[in-house]
Amino acid sequence: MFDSPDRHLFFDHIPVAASLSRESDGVYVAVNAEWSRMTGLSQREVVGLSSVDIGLWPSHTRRLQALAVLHETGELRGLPLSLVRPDQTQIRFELSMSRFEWNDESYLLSYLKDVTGERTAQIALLASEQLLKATNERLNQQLRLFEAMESLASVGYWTSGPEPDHLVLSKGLYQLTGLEPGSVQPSSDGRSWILSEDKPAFLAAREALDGETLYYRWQRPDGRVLTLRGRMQRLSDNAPSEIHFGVVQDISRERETELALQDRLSFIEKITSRLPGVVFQIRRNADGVLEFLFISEPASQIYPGFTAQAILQDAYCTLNLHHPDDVQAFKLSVRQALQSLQPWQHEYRLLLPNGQVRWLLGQGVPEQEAEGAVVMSGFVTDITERKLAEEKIEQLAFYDALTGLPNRRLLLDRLQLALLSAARSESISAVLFIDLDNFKDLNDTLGHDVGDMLLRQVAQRLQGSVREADTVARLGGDEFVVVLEELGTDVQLVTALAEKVGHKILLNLNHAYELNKQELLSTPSIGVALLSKQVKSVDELLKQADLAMYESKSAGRNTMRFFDPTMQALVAQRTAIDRELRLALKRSELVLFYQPVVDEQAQMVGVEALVRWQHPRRGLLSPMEFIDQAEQSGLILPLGQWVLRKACEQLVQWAAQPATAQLTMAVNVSARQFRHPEFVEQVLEVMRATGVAAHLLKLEITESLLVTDMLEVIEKMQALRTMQVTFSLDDFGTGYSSLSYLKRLPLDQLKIDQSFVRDVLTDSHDAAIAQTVITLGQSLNLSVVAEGVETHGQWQFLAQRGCKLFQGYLFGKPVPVAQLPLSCLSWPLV
Ligand SMILES: Nc1nc2c(ncn2[C@@H]2O[C@@H]3COP(=O)(O)O[C@H]4[C@@H](O)[C@H](n5cnc6c(=O)[nH]c(N)nc65)O[C@@H]4COP(=O)(O)O[C@H]3[C@H]2O)c(=O)[nH]1
Repeated sequence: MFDSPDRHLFFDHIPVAASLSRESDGVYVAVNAEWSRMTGLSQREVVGLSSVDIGLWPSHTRRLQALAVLHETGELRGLPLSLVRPDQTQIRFELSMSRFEWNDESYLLSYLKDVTGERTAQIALLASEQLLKATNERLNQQLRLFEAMESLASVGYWTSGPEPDHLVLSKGLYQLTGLEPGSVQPSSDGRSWILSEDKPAFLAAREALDGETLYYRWQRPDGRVLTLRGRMQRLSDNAPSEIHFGVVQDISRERETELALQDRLSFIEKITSRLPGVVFQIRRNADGVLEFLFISEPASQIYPGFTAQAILQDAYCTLNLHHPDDVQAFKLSVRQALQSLQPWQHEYRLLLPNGQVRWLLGQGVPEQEAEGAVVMSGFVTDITERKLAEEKIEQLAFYDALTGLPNRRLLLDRLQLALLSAARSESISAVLFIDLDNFKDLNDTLGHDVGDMLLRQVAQRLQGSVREADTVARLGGDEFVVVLEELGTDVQLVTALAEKVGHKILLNLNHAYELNKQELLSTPSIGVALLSKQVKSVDELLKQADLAMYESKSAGRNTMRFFDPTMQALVAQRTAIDRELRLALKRSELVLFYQPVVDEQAQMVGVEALVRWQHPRRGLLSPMEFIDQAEQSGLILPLGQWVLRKACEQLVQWAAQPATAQLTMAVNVSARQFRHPEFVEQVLEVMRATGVAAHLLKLEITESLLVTDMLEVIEKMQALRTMQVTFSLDDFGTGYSSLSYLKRLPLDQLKIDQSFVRDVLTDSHDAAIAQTVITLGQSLNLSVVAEGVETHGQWQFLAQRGCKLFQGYLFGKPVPVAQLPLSCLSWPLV
């Protein structure tokens, strides 16, 4: 087809990019120079390749579609395509194509028009249009977002400049100020809405434009007053084109909340400052450090010397005030509450610099906070007064007011605990029951004040005699109990230890007491019982100690006895005596014996009536075996009455015989009997009933009677004395004999106690006492009887010293009336 060189030349030189290819497969037959320049592919490179091979078509299909159009319309024009050249640049072109047949072969003649520049410009324009649109949309979106944010955050802004008449307010600013959108012009004065008080500050800030925060109030057209927070500054330093910019935020609600909070806080502060204590809020941070978030004033009412401010600065500063013994427990309680999130309640003490101790009660409720912190809110109150009252109540309830020692109640509690502990272990404790000898007499004679003084001193001495851990208690009256706890497990060892302490107590209580500037002696009787698991109850234990104490009394007082089971037998015996004595009175088992009383010539001048008990099983019992018991049980009253009647009847019988008509009869009257309100009446009644000659009746009273209510005693004695009954003072010298009362008593006779007579020849003391009694009797004009005279020596000694009457085995033992030497009354008995 290009055989002709002219044609070829023509094809090659036309200024249009042309190519010739087979329609069937698209293989190039020829391309011209312009085509090669445009595509970058030479004739040589493309010959044998198809238009699809060189990338002119995106695909075969696309080429076939184009050919279909060509067939249909007969031509194809301006089909936009692109091609990547070997130098990787892309060209865009428009393809026009025509078709022709030659030698039974169909060929395509194609022209390429380079539209790369045009297309690129078009695309760029399109892209920039799209970008602009997108940017616009984004801006609009952001504006909408910004406006929404403005509205949500109640903020707005304004700008002014650079043109003098330029002023823009944001939609948000219009909204929050309540002004009509767009209504504010540079000429309009928006500041007129600012409250006049706040205007100067606003104007100053507007002038300064320094970006500082400014607060002012704004009255909206609807009348609502807003609190605004604003900041204004320059956007550019370039003066001619200066733009001013301001942001405004409506903080009315914030301010209202703040004011409400402030109101509430000041309310809380007002309330808490009047509370009797401090309210606090403390936080333990995750690192374990404590800090006060709040503490009410005046903090010094709880922590003297500290202000709330000081405590807020250093949460630990008040710890120095805590009592050293309580610090650890305090810290532990706080730590535990914060860890367990359980309510805190703790009582602790402060030790103030002046030595004063204050009790505080702390209470709080801990709550977990974020990030491991715990906040505890609570209050601390001063409970010193309550504590003192509690202590006082406890003191009153459990301590003896006089001595300050534990009282019976506390003692019983402690013994109960000791008993429980003994039941669980082998350990043995000792209980010492201490009773003061003759305390009652001393109390009655010297007065209760002195008695109280003695009890206080005894309490002190008892405490000084034992270890601090031991209990010294006052049971009441003159009874004390010492508990020596857990002395050991070996009975013998424990007994030895208790004995040692008992002796120490005896020794300490035996020293003279200085009472009201007088020196006085008092002695104790001590009973000891052991507290071991064998003991069943506190009651039993105290009974045992009490019994042992009575044994000490019976053994002559001022001594100590340990409880042993035989004592219980004795008690049983005493109870039996009581019961039997009652019967004995009814069954007339009592008999009277009489012991002669003689003069200097040993001639019988009278007798002393001494009671005996003809016991059906035990034989004749001495009064020593039942008089004490009768005294205690009160049976002494009917017994004494019986003795008196019998003795009077005897006197009446003797009165009928001239030989015996002058005999006197001494009758023992016990203290309890004498004190009986009816005593005088009872004696008179017996006298009336028997018709006895009263002057022959001599009532023997003991010294112990005289220490109580002297006036009553004197009255009774005088009443009987007017009836000519006489009185003898028995056992003179053994008790609290005092010359002053001796002078006041209507006595007739003194009896020298047999304890002085016994050793009168060997003991100079006893001799001196006997002598003194005789002399005293002489000077007071009283007869003196020496009792218990057993030897001639005693008789002579006493007679030589002026004693005129005697009684004792030397002259005759107590015997039944039938055995009295009445037939030879005028003869000396020895
Ligand atoms: N060792 C010794 N003892 C002598 C001698 N002479 C007399 N006695 C005893 O000494 C006691 C003297 O009686 P008391 O001091 O009134 O002491 C009496 C008296 O306090 C009391 N008592 C006896 N009968 C009665 C009574 O009817 N009523 C009251 N309330 N007490 C009585 O019992 C106490 C003891 O009476 P008794 O056993 O009869 O003991 C009597 C008598 O037997 C002596 O030479 N040597």
